[in-house]
Amino acid sequence: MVLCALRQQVLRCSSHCRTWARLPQRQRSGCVYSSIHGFNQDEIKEKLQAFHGGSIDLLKQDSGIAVLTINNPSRMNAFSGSMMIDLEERVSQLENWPEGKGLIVQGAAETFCSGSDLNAVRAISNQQDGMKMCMFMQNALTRLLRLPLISVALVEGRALGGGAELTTACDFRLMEAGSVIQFDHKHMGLVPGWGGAARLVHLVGSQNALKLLGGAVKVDPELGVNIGLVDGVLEGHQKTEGAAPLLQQAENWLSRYTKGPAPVIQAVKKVVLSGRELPLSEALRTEKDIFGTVWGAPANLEALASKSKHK
Ligand SMILES: CC[C@@H](C(=O)O)C(=O)SCCNC(=O)CCNC(=O)[C@H](O)C(C)(C)COP(=O)(O)OP(=O)(O)OC[C@H]1O[C@@H](n2cnc3c(N)ncnc32)[C@H](O)[C@@H]1OP(=O)(O)O
Repeated sequence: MVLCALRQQVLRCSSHCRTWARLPQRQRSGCVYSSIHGFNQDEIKEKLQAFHGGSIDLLKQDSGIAVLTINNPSRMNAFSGSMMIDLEERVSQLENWPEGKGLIVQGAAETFCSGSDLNAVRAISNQQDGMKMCMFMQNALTRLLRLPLISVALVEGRALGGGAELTTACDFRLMEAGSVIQFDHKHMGLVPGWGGAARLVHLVGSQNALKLLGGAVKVDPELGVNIGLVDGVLEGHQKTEGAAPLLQQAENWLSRYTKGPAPVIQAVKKVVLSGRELPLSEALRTEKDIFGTVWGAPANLEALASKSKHK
């Protein structure tokens, strides 16, 4: 049943979007937790709403690349409760963006994100609320990773705790020279709970994941690239004369993968997503279905017509 739901989630494409959007949120979202797991999203949202401050800002650009900014500079972009809710809403907006191709996730004011707002964490440090927050954030970050957009975390400054977990909910990670990713949960007497450990194991293997979590290792760009966590290193624009602004560098980096019509780029992400998440037979069937959405579609017909050499 779970696989079937995921297959449906992967299959979503612009032509299905309107029908899909009419379905209740939890049915259409590809969430990990729903009412059958005893999870009541509205209940935890009400609690989280009490811890306000900061925002998650979304800018959808004509290029088809959106920028999602974690914005709470006075707390090093830590996630307040209302920002967790914001995040879920922004993800919903991105799920319903037929023209979308790529996404850059960045922090405001030259740092990425220092995890949960410790003031909110203190207030919901009881077992029940902690579990609900954990399920809420796993749902939101799983949906972020499953967006039909090619996503990049742009790490400037520090990505700590939940901030490090957030980087793993993107397809790629770019680090500015001098920046750090640190799964420092151990120092808080915790382990990742936003899905960051599971995703980290997929990205770097269990040996490296154990070292990073067990040692709360400060991952610099060089180490990140060596273990396969990081896909590119950007020049620090303040330290390197003539370097382009970081966001510009990230957009340039991403644009090589987002060049082309949105339905094709979204299909690329979907076939990779199904290969990444589904068992082989299921992934093959899903790939066939996704292939069916691009075969004979306008971009395909246009390419066939323009490639006169092959006539
Ligand atoms: C479930 C929780 C888990 C998860 O989500 O998976 C977590 O995320 S746990 C949180 C993990 N994060 C941390 O442990 C980071 C805690 N913060 C720090 O260690 C330091 O603040 C810093 C991020 C290393 C920065 O140090 P420094 O450069 O010395 O600046 P300050 O310490 O003065 O910070 C500036 C300002 O920001 C506030 N701040 C920073 N992080 C948080 C945070 N996570 N929550 C709330 N507030 C945060 C810090 O308190 C300072 O504010 P003022 O004291 O008002 O100046």
